[in-house]
Amino acid sequence: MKNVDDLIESAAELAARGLSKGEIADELNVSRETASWLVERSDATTQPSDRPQNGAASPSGPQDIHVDWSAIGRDSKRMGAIAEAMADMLAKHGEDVDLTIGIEKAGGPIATLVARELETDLGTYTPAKHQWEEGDIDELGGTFSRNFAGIRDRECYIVDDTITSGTTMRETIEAIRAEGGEPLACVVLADKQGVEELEGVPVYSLLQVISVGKEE
Ligand SMILES: O=P(O)(O)OC[C@H]1O[C@H](OP(=O)(O)OP(=O)(O)O)[C@H](O)[C@@H]1O
Repeated sequence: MKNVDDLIESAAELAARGLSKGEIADELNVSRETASWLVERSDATTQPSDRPQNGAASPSGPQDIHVDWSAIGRDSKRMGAIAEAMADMLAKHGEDVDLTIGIEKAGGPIATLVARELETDLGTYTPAKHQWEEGDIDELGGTFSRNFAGIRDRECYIVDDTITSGTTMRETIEAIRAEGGEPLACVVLADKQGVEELEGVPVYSLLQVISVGKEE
């Protein structure tokens, strides 16, 4: 996936398959605001001349970045190298931790490799948004898989691929605390918020997205 035209086309295809805007946002790894904009744009661009000409979002579009890390994700050796770098950031944090929690879905495979590097137990958290039927997201919470390690009042690290709004990471921190655990640090491949901490927990990222454009 190379530019905004590809994203608009993908959003149109997903919408045609009946996916909600929330599901399209999840599929394309963009915010819900961006997913809405992409779908609206695909409806509006029946005339080719309406399309952005250079692959850049028009000024009226949302300020968002699509992070395509599939060149890493499709190769276990590259994933291992990236996980080693992420584990190194956590190790430099300097805490002695024996539990790593991955956020499903994309955070799971990364956390597996990070946990292996750090020689910790591995747990996974599935956020509330993956439990939902449209409309009842507020009623359903996230879950920790029983197939992996439990929190058992332990300190832990959290691993995911991206932070977009920070909602998923915040939810995971709160869910771990509700189970009696305490997250000591989070690590992601790409942090689109450029935050230093969330809910009092330090956030580390290999890539931090910093907007340098003019304020609208
Ligand atoms: O900061 P936020 O706005 O909450 O967004 C970040 C989350 O969105 C993505 O999950 P997504 O459900 O899109 O994909 P995944 O299930 O493949 O991980 C990503 O993996 C993060 O978990």
